[in-house]
Amino acid sequence: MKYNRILLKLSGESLAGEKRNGIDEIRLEEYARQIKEAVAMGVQIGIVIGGGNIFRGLSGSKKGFDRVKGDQMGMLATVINSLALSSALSAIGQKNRVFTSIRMEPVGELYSKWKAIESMQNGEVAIISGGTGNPFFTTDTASALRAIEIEADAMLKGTRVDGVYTADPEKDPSATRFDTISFDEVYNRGLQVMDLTATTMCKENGLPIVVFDMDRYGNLLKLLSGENVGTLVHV
Ligand SMILES: Nc1ncnc2c1ncn2[C@@H]1O[C@H](COP(=O)(O)OP(=O)(O)OP(=O)(O)O)[C@@H](O)[C@H]1O
Ligand SMILES: O=c1ccn([C@@H]2O[C@H](COP(=O)(O)O)[C@@H](O)[C@H]2O)c(=O)[nH]1
Repeated sequence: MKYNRILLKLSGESLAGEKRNGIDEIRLEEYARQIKEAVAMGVQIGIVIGGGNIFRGLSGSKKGFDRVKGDQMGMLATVINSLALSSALSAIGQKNRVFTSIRMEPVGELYSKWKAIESMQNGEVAIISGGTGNPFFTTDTASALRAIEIEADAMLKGTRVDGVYTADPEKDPSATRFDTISFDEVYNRGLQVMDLTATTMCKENGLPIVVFDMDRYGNLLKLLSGENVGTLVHV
């Protein structure tokens, strides 16, 4: 197995499937099944989910919302997605625990590194919701932060593109994909597959990132089995 412990970042937008907003039950179940299979392989999994399918503070502020309140709405959106994933995992018999970065029992348990590690060691999926708990950040940064805290071997960024490209592949059809790329090259080329705060945290803490297409069923297991899936971003 390639990694013993991972932090899997799931895209909120991808969770909406074809709907573009809200939660697509089929996509949710596909994610849950892949995660259960990965746990069965013996991988310890922490998860951070985005909230872009429900609300983003920056888009809200362009429509007149206060930025801090908008970001708080966005963080709550990640809690909603996390509860949905928790429910889908429980429905297929996968033990899991929802942690929140902001105190809100009984919705979830207040996050701490040690509780999350203990949960993973007990075979539970640790779903870490609520972003960093602070406005002006993203769930990519929350993923980097939590991955480093829980001492993950890698951060796997599951998204709707199959890796890092020379340009945004959704805008530039001539863009080509990297198998591997260094953090320095990501900066030098100005690639925007993750925000710079997240990228910098990973680089400074020697945490590799794999960007891969989580919406293609089976990719997570392939990646964990050592197959060449996605793009490895390395120090
Ligand atoms: N150089 C690049 N290589 C690959 N993807 C890129 C690149 N530049 C921009 N992107 C875009 O980044 C997107 C992936 O980012 P991400 O998964 O964070 O989406 P998101 O919508 O921010 O997720 P969330 O809903 O969780 O906030 C891709 O859909 C792709 O269009
Ligand atoms: O640490 C954080 C994480 C997220 N937010 C807010 O939540 C939304 C949704 O997260 P995405 O990463 O965009 O999916 C984000 O736009 C922020 O508004 C935050 O404030 N702090």
